[in-house]
Amino acid sequence: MIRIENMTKSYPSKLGPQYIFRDLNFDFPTENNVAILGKNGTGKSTLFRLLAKSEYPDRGRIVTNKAMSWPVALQTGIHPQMTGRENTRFIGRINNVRSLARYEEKVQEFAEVGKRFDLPVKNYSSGMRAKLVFACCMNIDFDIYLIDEATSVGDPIFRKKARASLKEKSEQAGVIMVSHELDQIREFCTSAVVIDEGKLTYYADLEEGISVYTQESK
Ligand SMILES: Nc1ncnc2c1ncn2[C@@H]1O[C@H](COP(=O)(O)OP(=O)(O)OP(=O)(O)O)[C@@H](O)[C@H]1O
Repeated sequence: MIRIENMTKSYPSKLGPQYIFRDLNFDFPTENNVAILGKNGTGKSTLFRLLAKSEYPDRGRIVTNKAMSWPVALQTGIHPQMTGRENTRFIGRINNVRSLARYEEKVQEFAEVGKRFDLPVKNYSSGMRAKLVFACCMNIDFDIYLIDEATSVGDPIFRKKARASLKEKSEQAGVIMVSHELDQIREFCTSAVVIDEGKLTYYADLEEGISVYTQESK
């Protein structure tokens, strides 16, 4: 269950508060893999941050009994002065990973950073950093993975591996995905939530949601 109750979220701007959601009530579907669709700037990434509790609403709340990943595309939580290993251990600890040594091993292998795992992350390329974050997330068992354009991470070989890993996860866990790439949405999702002018609408049929979204985008 993910229930959004009376949620208002705004950002300050020179023109005054910019409201992304106002008194929003919505039962977010969790029974299948859901795409979040909407035009640029409608609040998809904001909704992700709210779901992951990396940001809070101005008013109202999100009630859930699901363990949700952080939004995977975001490299928040990665500390540039710390090594890949130290970052991994830190992420593992705050997410209550039981065997940290095994977790470190799996992340090092998956992220393909080799010996650089013991170098500060500031020495990594942006692709390497993104791979590390993806690897950290995929090696933790969450109920729901929040995927924000994340399978576009890294080079084509890594991308293939990332997609395969996410596909495997999505067979036991839920995926909530934001992507403008409809092929990717179709590969992972079976339903959609369309955001338009602060309103969320659920479409149990993904193609119906895509059709509404593509009409709105015209
Ligand atoms: N930290 C912030 N401070 C101020 N305004 C913000 C902040 N984050 C987002 N916004 C504004 O909130 C609105 C929604 O942004 P958000 O990134 O959630 O949209 P989006 O639907 O994910 O867009 P896109 O498809 O372009 O990625 C935009 O108008 C954006 O400028």
